[in-house]
Amino acid sequence: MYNKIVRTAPVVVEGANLVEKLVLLPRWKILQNQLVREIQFNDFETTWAFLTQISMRSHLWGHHPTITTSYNYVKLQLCTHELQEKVSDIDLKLAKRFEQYIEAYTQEE
Ligand SMILES: C[C@H](O)[C@H](O)[C@H]1CNC2=NC(N)=NC(=O)C2=N1
Repeated sequence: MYNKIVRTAPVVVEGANLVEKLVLLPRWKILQNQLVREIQFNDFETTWAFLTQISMRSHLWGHHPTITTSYNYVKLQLCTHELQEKVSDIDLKLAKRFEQYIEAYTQEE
């Protein structure tokens, strides 16, 4: 499953379109043109189970978040290099998938 890199041309999502899409991703913020999400997990093991899962998914889809982590804290940043670091449909697709994983690994409501 994790050996097929799929790349499609990204499309910029900005302005009102982006605001509309973020309704479905209420825990993601836009900071300096990037989609940003911060998460606290219960412990180090859960944090790294999550990080392993998102790294495989990211690589499968050929799109990788910038990850900052410390013990049980993770910050994810997503943007698209070939679109001058703006947010694209691929960033949003990845954020949606990450959100499913976060739900599985945390008790966030
Ligand atoms: C060459 C390579 O496919 C590109 O640099 C890919 C890889 N991963 C990426 N990840 C993210 N977040 N944005 C990109 O634009 C991006 N581009």
